[in-house]
Amino acid sequence: MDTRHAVRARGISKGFGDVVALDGVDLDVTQGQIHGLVGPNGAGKTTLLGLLLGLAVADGGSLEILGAPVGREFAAPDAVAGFVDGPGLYPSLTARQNLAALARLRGGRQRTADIDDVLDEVGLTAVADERARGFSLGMRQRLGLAAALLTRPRLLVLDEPANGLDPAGKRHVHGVLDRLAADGTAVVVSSHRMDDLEALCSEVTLLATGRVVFSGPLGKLATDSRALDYRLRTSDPEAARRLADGTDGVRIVDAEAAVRQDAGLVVVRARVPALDELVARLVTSGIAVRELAPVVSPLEAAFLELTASREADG
Ligand SMILES: Nc1ncnc2c1ncn2[C@@H]1O[C@H](COP(=O)(O)OP(=O)(O)OP(=O)(O)O)[C@@H](O)[C@H]1O
Repeated sequence: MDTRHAVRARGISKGFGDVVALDGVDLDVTQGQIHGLVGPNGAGKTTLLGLLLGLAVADGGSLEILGAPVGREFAAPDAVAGFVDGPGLYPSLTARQNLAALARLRGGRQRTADIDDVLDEVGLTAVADERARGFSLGMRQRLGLAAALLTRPRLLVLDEPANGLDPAGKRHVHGVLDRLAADGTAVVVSSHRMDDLEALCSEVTLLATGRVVFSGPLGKLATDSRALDYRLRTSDPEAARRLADGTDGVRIVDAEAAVRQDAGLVVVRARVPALDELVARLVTSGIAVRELAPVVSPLEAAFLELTASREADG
């Protein structure tokens, strides 16, 4: 029995009539890892998360969850919790009553965390006795997370958990997920927001039209990606422009800079080694580098590139 992996999927396929939602998907998620699932609309993310939660069964392939093979008779193991398509809540019950009802539904089958503790953990203590009907989307997401935490899961599966959260709420939820992972819980989370996944995940899987186009550490994705556009702000933009122009592998992207209407900014397109060379030359010439950052994040660039090439192939 594989105890290191919370999820081990091989060649998973799933169709709905003529639609192939998942086509030969492999996924590895180890204990204590926060794994991001990203892809365009209709890529198959929700379908895959649904399989992990036991809401459906795969048509083909093999799936192991927490070391146990999942068969056609899948019922979510007690140690798996989460939600897809938004958390299921009772609108007429308060936050506290929702959690109490869930705990009762699960009966004596599971260890149950304390309701007050999980409300506190997701930051809902102040509204614990208000009805869920009046909750904002962000508050409902937090309550859904509290419901999942109630079961003390070893695998937590969340579809777009940051939906509707304001920046403080998002930081709070990220903190909760970080703590869970540090305690050994595996978390699989989907998002359309690359910046969220970059802040949260150590590994990501990119899906496009039901297939995995990348899976692995974020760092590898950035290294694998092509030349990126970088914003470069220095103490001498004209000299920086001349040096960039004369550095092999570096191209000035005028159109991008023009859009920004910022004379102090140079936008260059380069791979990392050429960019390193440019920075060394700037410094040697006594030009201070005040800002150097990718125009879009490496993850977003890779996402756009990989999903675009997949669409072109298809
Ligand atoms: N119950 C269903 N019946 C029919 N088709 C479905 C069903 N569930 C999903 N699909 C189809 O399977 C494909 C994958 O859908 P899925 O919801 O998994 O994608 P997604 O990556 O989660 O998309 P989004 O980012 O829009 O939520 C889509 O073409 C979708 O229309």
